[in-house]
Amino acid sequence: MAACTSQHALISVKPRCASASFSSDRRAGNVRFVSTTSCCPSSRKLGLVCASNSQSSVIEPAKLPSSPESGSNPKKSSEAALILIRHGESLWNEKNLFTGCVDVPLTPKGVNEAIEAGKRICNIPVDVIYTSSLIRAQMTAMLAMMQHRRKKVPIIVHKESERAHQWSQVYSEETKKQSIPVITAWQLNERMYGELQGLNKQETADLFGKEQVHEWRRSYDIPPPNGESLEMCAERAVSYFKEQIIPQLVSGKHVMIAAHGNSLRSIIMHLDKLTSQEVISLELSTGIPMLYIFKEGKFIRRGSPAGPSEAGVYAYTKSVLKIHQ
Ligand SMILES: O=C(O)[C@H](O)COP(=O)(O)O
Repeated sequence: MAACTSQHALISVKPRCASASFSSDRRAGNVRFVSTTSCCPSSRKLGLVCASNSQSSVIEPAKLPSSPESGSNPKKSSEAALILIRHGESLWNEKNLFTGCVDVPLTPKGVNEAIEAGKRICNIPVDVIYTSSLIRAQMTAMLAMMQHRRKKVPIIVHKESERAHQWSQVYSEETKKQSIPVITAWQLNERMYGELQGLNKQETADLFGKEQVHEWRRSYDIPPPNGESLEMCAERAVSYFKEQIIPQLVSGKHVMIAAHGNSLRSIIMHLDKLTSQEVISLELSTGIPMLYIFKEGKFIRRGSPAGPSEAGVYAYTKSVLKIHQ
């Protein structure tokens, strides 16, 4: 897939208003968030500009307004982009082991997934990044941001002690402008899988039965032995999202969250108001970014951004567009 280049950034097309695969999946009772390519009818109301789509007729390159950096006062955006991304494949995903809060790194495939994800979001503005405290999510965020067109430097914020905070200070305003704070939070960690951590998923199903393991993995309120249920995971992850991340979006900051299959399932359940029944079939693929637009206190799901040269649709509202260079 080509690197991120501006000519792919935005091409205005007649919004193709296919129903989002997510909603059709919901009808089919199969809520699967893999790569939703939709530019729904509300796009027109929101003034969305949809990116290139192989099936849509390209009308003309969108006129990108001058960027804030070009001297114009950056107008505080009334909308903000929220990108959610599950970490790339980890070494224990590859071995099909329950991972939970065990801190394992990415595989080479997971590294590539993070890089490809970065190309898909390379034109979407990011002002602050949140990750869990686990290395697989942090690696994913850093690798993805290496592909970003703005080339700002993601810097992990250290506040674990006064000394850590003091010793990691940056003393140049210009340098700060060229960096993006990365905030790590244990509340965004993967659900703690209790006594399943380190066990092989297939062997566990053979031992306890497929249905029991599916119930532990995907139900809302049934925890694995001495582990967290999705509900318990949501109590920390969604609370953190509401208390720490939503205020950033309200202030117009564009946010990326790099986290885990279940901590993100709990957040998406909140954003999309999924029932405890619907969330059972919500699965997140590794390394697939998902875009929401936060506007007037509401979250508009925009699906998975297409890569710079990939068929598919991603959409910006006009004011998010203004952030673009
Ligand atoms: O923690 C793990 O094992 C994986 O990251 C997610 O596991 P799951 O797909 O069984 O929820």
